[in-house]
Amino acid sequence: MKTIEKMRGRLVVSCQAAETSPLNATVHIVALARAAVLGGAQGVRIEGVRNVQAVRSAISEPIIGITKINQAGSDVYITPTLEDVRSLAEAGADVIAFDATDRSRPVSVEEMLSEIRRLGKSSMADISTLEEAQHAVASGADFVGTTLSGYTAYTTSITDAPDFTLMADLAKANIPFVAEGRIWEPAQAQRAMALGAIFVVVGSAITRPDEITKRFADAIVGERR
Ligand SMILES: CC(=O)N[C@H](C=O)[C@@H](O)[C@H](O)[C@H](O)COP(=O)(O)O
Repeated sequence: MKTIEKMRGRLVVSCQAAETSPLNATVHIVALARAAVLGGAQGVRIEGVRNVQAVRSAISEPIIGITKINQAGSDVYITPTLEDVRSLAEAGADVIAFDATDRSRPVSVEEMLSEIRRLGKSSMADISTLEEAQHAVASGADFVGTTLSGYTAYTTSITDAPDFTLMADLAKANIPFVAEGRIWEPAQAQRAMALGAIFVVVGSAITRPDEITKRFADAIVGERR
């Protein structure tokens, strides 16, 4: 079965830790991935070559691999280079996700996609607008993710909720898309699926305990004011 079919209609959990997080160690990322699978996730999104390698030996569900590397002179940081693509493929990622936004970039979207294809992997183009999605799919991306909506200079007005408008636009344009970014409630995941998402990726709301804690702590402190 093709990787995308294994994840269709299911939940994928992004298991990542910020650099300053106490969970920022491969052993914790593997534990998060295993816990996600126990809970019913049908795939995981993992950052870093070493983490992908370790998670590959721990679970058999599909892995969406990325790197996060700041590049001089470019805002593109999710899997920015061909070298990242090759290392993730070698580490065992099934899908390689990369920044496909229309920003100044070290490697063109076309080159990234042809390398992912050459390595026999599926491609997920992380985009922030409909135009970026159209360009990625026309260039051969298997599917796009709404991952970067709200995170490019030209989409900063979208801040605290999933970008359902973008999802609806992608569906209308017949672009195969995955819903990712700021999904905190099961009802939001259901709404994304109803809008036509292939699958839904949830990160922080499941795997970032500091952010989850903050939500409750802030709610209680706010209540006392
Ligand atoms: C913008 C960016 O760098 N997004 C990253 C992409 O891998 C991750 O930091 C997010 O946690 C992930 O997209 C899941 O989203 P959320 O944590 O909101 O459920």
